[in-house]
Amino acid sequence: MRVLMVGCGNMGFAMLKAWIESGCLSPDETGVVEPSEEGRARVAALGASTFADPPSPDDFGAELIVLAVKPQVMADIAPAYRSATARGAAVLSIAAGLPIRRYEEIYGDQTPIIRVMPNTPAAIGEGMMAYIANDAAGGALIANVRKLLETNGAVAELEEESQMDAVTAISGSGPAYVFHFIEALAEAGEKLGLSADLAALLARQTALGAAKLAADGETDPAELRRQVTSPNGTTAAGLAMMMTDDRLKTMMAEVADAARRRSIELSS
Ligand SMILES: NC(=O)c1ccc[n+]([C@@H]2O[C@H](COP(=O)([O-])OP(=O)(O)OC[C@H]3O[C@@H](n4cnc5c(N)ncnc54)[C@H](O)[C@@H]3O)[C@@H](O)[C@H]2O)c1
Ligand code: PRO
Repeated sequence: MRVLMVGCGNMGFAMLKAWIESGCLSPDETGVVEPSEEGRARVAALGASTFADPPSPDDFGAELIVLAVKPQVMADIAPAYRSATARGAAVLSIAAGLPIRRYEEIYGDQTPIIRVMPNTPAAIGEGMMAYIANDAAGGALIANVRKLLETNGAVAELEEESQMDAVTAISGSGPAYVFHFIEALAEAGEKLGLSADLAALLARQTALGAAKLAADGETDPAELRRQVTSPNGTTAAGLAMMMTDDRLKTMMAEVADAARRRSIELSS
């Protein structure tokens, strides 16, 4: 499948890197439109073709256009690829907020369109990729796109597009919450007198180890938490600060709701 990615910043590059490095996508069949010279240089290092401006369909012949620009500029940028979709190219969008109907307004509802919400651990094959397709997207296209997404991590098909705002709030934005937790844990270590380097190492490794223990889903996170918590011990003392009156749960619900509301705002 000849893939043309439009915009290759933080998220687009994270996905593309795994597609190419896994061998799922050949650099020969990959093109990237990216105005930033630095952005083009790192794509060129993967062996893919780069363009500062949209190539004509004759020049590239894309079968899949991957829209990976910011949602706020999508309406200005996406129409330049109408000639490619008119020749049969499908569209995969990773933009937050924008519903499939927005792309159908640009390309027509006969154009196969898939909307995916990725996250940045996609770069190392540990992403969460949740997608939904329009009626025009056939089984063969979806199977090919899933093969690409599987190189980025776990893949889930949504039942309805309305789930996408909540998915964005949880897994799309979620890595940032976890990174901030790691920052906060490290800063707490420094406040307790540890060096910055040691505190950062403890925080990073603890997050990694805990995530790996929780990853297979076989043991409930609540049970994993109980295994750390001796009655009347240190963890119980610490957790009381998080759990009394559901302090952390209340905050996480507010965090997720703010992100979901912003996703809804971006769609209008
Ligand atoms: N960063 C994330 O964690 C994340 C997660 C899920 C979804 N997304 C979605 O991914 C999309 C990209 O986000 P990002 O974080 O990678 O942003 P980014 O700013 O890092 O990347 C956007 C890229 O688009 C390029 N660009 C600007 N104008 C262009 C044009 N006319 N043609 C082609 N490229 C152009 C920019 O140079 C930039 O490299 C957004 O729609 C966002 O909602 C991001
Ligand atoms: N990053 C994008 C944003 O912050 C979408 C999810 C993660 O809007």
